Amino acid sequence: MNSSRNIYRREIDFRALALQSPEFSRRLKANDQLDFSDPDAVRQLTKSLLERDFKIRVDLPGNRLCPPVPNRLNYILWLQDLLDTTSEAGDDEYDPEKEVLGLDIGTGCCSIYPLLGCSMRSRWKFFATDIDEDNIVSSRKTVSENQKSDRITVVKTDPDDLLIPLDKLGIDRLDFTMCNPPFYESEQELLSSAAAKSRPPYSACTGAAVEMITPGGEITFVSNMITQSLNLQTRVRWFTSMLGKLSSLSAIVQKLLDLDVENWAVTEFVQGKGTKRWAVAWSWMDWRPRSDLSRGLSTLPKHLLPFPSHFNVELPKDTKLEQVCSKLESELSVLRYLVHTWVTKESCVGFAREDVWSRKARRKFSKEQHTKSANENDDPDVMDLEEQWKKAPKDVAALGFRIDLRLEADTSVSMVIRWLKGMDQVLFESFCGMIKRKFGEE
Ligand SMILES: C[S@@+](CC[C@H](N)C(=O)[O-])C[C@H]1O[C@@H](n2cnc3c(N)ncnc32)[C@H](O)[C@@H]1O
Repeated sequence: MNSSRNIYRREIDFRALALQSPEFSRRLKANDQLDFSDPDAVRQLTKSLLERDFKIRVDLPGNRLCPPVPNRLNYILWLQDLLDTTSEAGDDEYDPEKEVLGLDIGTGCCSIYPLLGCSMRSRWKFFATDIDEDNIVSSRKTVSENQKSDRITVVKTDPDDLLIPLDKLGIDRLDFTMCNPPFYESEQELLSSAAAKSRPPYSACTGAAVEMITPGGEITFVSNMITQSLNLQTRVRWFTSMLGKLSSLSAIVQKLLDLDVENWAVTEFVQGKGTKRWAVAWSWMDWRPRSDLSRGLSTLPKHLLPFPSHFNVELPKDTKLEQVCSKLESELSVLRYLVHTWVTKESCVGFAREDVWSRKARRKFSKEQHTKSANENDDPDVMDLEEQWKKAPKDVAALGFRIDLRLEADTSVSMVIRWLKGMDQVLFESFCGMIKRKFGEE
């Protein structure tokens, strides 16, 4: 995935940047190309893009990793979308009032992720950790010089500390964690990877060993996060990490599956001419991201991709929009333990306590109804169970959904069922099957 919102999704116009940034123009070659093997030129590109496009001023030390802005932006945009499409509002929209707290694990020399996150979203705050003293010093300085010390707290951690040290940070919960871990398990692996990319090692990669190498490589690093997430559970909405190798992504998703994680997302970030990175997210909560975000990678074997969170219902050709809306209203309103609200004229959000639509469920309810009628005089409170549930249906609903109807240009009507909440894909499929039977093409 290269987010359509990424301002760098097309090639960066170096000539235009040079006109806006004299420091960059000094690094640009006469043919308007940049020498990517020159670390000073690469650093200046990052500095000039951050300043021009985000008003972020950074000083990048010569002996630390220089973050490429397009890739870092892709990760932040994916996170934004992940959070926006798993909010309890169920509308898949950005809420500018919503406060969001994130943790950037291994923030690097200039806290690029927290600075980008805060510059784009005014209610985001971050904790940022690193074990490298030099990175801590330069990150704190950069955060302070960008007047973000009230929103970004840079914390030095030790290699033996938890990667997600909520208690040490003195916080109860987080909306997300993010990380660009050291990829390699040894210097040997780093060198052979550079050789395989047929460019001289360290040509424009100025990363220090602590930034590039970690015992066991990125798989061990992210596996440790997964293990820690087991203890934290819903104290963190989304655990995420970038990965440098596609094979690591498969291994990490397999580990999640082994632990019965039901809600996860994978994607790829395409950076410049073909350089790719991958990212994984998992959650112990049951708010489901939009399919394009959770399945942003078609090359992964199917069993490693999460179940799609949308379902298209093919409607007969002559269907009228008003008719579908009113039929949907009457079909949904007769279902017990299911609440729904029309958020627009053509879009309704609903929550069901369990399977309340199948024949079996309806039989169960009618049996209950008989017992209740017989007992009504003995225990009037029995009548109120459903009313009580309706007061906070989102908390315990096994299924949350949104149904979007749309009049297309050719006057046909489209219907998409979006899976908003729930761990049980069979339940979602069963709900879609019921709607399809009632509305779909014969
Ligand atoms: C690949 S660099 C990423 C830097 C920055 N986030 C970026 O994307 O440009 C990995 C970072 O993780 C830090 N790091 C390594 N082990 C760590 C650990 N156990 N806990 C926290 N940070 C760690 C390194 O010092 C380094 O800054």
